[in-house]
Amino acid sequence: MNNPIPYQDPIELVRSLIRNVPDWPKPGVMFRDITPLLQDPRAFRALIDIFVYRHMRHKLDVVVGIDARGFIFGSALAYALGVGFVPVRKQGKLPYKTVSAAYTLEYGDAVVEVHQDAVKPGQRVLLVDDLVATGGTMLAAVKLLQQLGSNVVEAAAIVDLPALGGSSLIAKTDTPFFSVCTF
Ligand SMILES: O=P(O)(O)OC[C@H]1O[C@H](OP(=O)(O)OP(=O)(O)O)[C@H](O)[C@@H]1O
Ligand SMILES: Nc1ncnc2[nH]cnc12
Repeated sequence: MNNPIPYQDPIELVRSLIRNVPDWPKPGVMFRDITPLLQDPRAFRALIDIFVYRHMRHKLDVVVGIDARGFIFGSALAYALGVGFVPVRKQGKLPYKTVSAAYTLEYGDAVVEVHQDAVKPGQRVLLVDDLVATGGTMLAAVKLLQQLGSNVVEAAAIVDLPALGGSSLIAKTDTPFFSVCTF
């Protein structure tokens, strides 16, 4: 049959729209830039749909996104799944009582925080960020959510950089890890 519209694998479409920027923000870092993906409405929707089909039967209570790029994907996903959204923020940004965790990432050190009442004990949480490199950021966020008693059903990223070891570290914990693509 003649099909004039070529099929494009959604994962390949997403992967093809991650831009490589060498030596940013520091020499030696290959920065994986997600902004071209956000500019492409078909790819952005395809990406959110990957997560919706993956999690629509998992009875999630909340999506948690990590400051700042995790907010973009996490809030779109929370809307699509019909659940609430919680931000894990960099230190000093949240106005109410917080719990915090310090960590190291590929190009520096930081502290993340979440409001003490942001998730409730036993709530089923999907944790989302754009990328996992060393895993420092994602593991710090998991620690905070578990400290508040929630059940992190999955820690998910759009991009995994396995050579930097983060996904292997997360795989050694009890928290399942998922990424859409690797570089
Ligand atoms: O696995 P890791 O080595 O911890 O690195 C991954 C983290 O680094 C980036 O965030 P960044 O702190 O640059 O913040 P941004 O989203 O505000 O740009 C990225 O969005 C992840 O959160
Ligand atoms: N190589 C990288 N590209 C984009 N974000 C990052 N966060 C940590 N390492 C990164």
